Amino acid sequence: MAPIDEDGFSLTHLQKATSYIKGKIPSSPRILIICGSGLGILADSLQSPIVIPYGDIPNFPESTIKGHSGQLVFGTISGINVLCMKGRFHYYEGHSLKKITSPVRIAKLLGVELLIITNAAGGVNQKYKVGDIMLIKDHINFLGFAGTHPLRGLNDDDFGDRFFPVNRSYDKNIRKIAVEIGQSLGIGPNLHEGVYAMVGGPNYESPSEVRALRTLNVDAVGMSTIPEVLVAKHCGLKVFGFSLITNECVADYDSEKQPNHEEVLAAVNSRTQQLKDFVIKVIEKCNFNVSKNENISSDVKLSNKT
Ligand SMILES: O=P(O)(O)O[C@H]1O[C@H](CO)[C@@H](O)[C@H]1O
Ligand code: HPA
Repeated sequence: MAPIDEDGFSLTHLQKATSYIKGKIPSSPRILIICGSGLGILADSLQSPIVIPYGDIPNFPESTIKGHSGQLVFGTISGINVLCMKGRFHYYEGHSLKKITSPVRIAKLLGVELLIITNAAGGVNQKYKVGDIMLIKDHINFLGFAGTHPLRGLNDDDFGDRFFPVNRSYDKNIRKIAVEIGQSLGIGPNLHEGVYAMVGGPNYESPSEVRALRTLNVDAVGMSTIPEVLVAKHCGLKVFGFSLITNECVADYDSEKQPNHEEVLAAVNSRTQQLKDFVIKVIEKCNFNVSKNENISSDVKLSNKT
């Protein structure tokens, strides 16, 4: 029995987009970077960029949120082939979780081995300040508690097993490298390792929700990221993720502060160069064997499947 393909998540459905992208790039990407709100500036670090508008890619979703430009950019960082999503998709936009995470499966089909996922997030941990970076060490998937999951439905064995672990989802070795790089860039005091929680949005959290998150040892909260990570783990990608803390979550019932997207984007803009330097150096230190930048093959198959 074929998996339900209502949202274009099966190998057959993704082949159109994968083949289209293969026709536009010279060789296989090794890393996929998913850029959070305002973080599309990370794509500016790519050498010899090839820009593919999302609207040109068959069956690819479109970005509808300010700070998400809707372009797939292929290029290199230190000779390593990188694919960068300038713009991601969110459940609150109305996309299904399968649609939101389909680019991760397409990246797998293109030969990607590592997902670097980023987001703008609210600081729940009171020690965190606006502009800090939080390396994600684990997550709480509130949507998943209610069974809202990109892999709900028949499992597609072409990509991964029905049941799979998500402990140690966020690569410890890369986090160690990132901590060292943060220190070398002088951002050590503003670099943390913590727990990211995803809520559905599009509203920001109530004071009571922030207080509840604190009781669960959540350090930062956002409205994205975890669905993509789950699909990446399911199909065997390594994952490294970080949040830029763009606002302090409001836990005071009488506070005049009102979180808003403009302050989120402004906080990202204030860290542009530092974030680009950070990501470039993490990739440089990941020791990808550049000689393994394979030429793109025309067929669409999974490397771990004969
Ligand atoms: O998670 P990213 O895409 O960075 O975006 C974050 O910023 C927006 C809220 O300002 C929400 O979409 C939240 O998820
Ligand atoms: N809450 C949820 N998502 C967010 C926040 C927040 O405070 N800031 C940026 N994205």
